[in-house]
Amino acid sequence: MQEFQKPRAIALGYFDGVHLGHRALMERAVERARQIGGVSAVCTFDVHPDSVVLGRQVPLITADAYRREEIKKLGGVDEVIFIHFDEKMQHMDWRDFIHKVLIEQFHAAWIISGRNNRFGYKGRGNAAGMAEECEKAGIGYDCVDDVKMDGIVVSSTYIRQLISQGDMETAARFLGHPYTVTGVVEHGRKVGTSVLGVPTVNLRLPGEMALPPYGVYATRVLVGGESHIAATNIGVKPTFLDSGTPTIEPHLLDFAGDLYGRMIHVELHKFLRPEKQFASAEELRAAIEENVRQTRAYFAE
Ligand SMILES: Cc1cc2nc3c(=O)[nH]c(=O)nc-3n(C[C@H](O)[C@H](O)[C@H](O)COP(=O)(O)O)c2cc1C
Ligand SMILES: Nc1ncnc2c1ncn2[C@@H]1O[C@H](COP(=O)(O)OP(=O)(O)OP(=O)(O)O)[C@@H](O)[C@H]1O
Repeated sequence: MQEFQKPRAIALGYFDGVHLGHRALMERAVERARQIGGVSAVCTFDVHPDSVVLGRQVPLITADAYRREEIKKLGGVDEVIFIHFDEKMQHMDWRDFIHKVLIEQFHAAWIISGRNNRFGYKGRGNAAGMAEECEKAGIGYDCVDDVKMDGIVVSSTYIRQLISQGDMETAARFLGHPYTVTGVVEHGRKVGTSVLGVPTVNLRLPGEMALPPYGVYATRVLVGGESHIAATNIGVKPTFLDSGTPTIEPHLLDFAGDLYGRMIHVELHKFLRPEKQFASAEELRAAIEENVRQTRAYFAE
């Protein structure tokens, strides 16, 4: 049988950030796929439905460019199916979504969703409706119980709030992994090395991302299988003329080398202080030295 025609165990939802609740669904999809001798998959949308339905941009925990990679890596599923979410999809009846899209088009033999999952026109499809339709169609369905942390249901919305407050430690507990910015290293203005004596790598922040407050963070930078601790600034660098667009700029400790053009992952572990306009380069340099000490102390614990 060709791979595409194999039966699929499909987990349903948007999966922004790939948090602990999402992982419970995907683990179930992997287990069901093994039982039915099929393929495990996540079925999601290319744009967040709220941005079309409510007409407002949802700040994302995972940047668009890395969603497939992150869902596969953290969820362990074989495939990630992206369906285009437009007005036509918005108006699709929930039963049509199950039968025409999931079953006919993607050969769903088992569907997995959470208790709070809503789908189809006006979100009329829910877990109870899904169970009924799947039974009629002779396919399996699992409604996964809410995964909670500290008595709170884990959700992308709640984690976005934690990120916007700079509470990276709690965000990491709810996510099951640190909040991470991924990107390709670009050229900065070279002030870091020439004026400050503090070499940094510059990454642009994807416009769609849910950003933590501007400031300095204790971070870990992953590059080509290696991991380096780093003191990282997020912001517009007001001391040397506000750059207008925010960047993320790690200063890797105990590393000398050229990372231009390389893809790196910056894990934000702890907020250290807000970004500030300093009166001189010397004052900024002293503050950075203190942040370097704090970063070493944080990871030494
Ligand atoms: C740990 C750290 C903390 C920083 N804190 C600030 C800050 O509070 N205010 C600021 O204007 N720039 C801050 N910066 C950014 C520096 O100003 C920046 O590295 C310098 O402008 C070089 O930018 P360039 O790479 O574009 O040349 C910080 C950089 C690092 C690595
Ligand atoms: N804490 C959780 N426990 C179990 N299942 C969950 C949990 N959170 C979400 N799910 C399920 O995971 C799938 C994907 O979730 P989705 O990303 O759509 O929701 P979410 O994380 O609650 O995000 P939002 O906060 O935007 O509603 C859905 O089927 C949803 O019901």
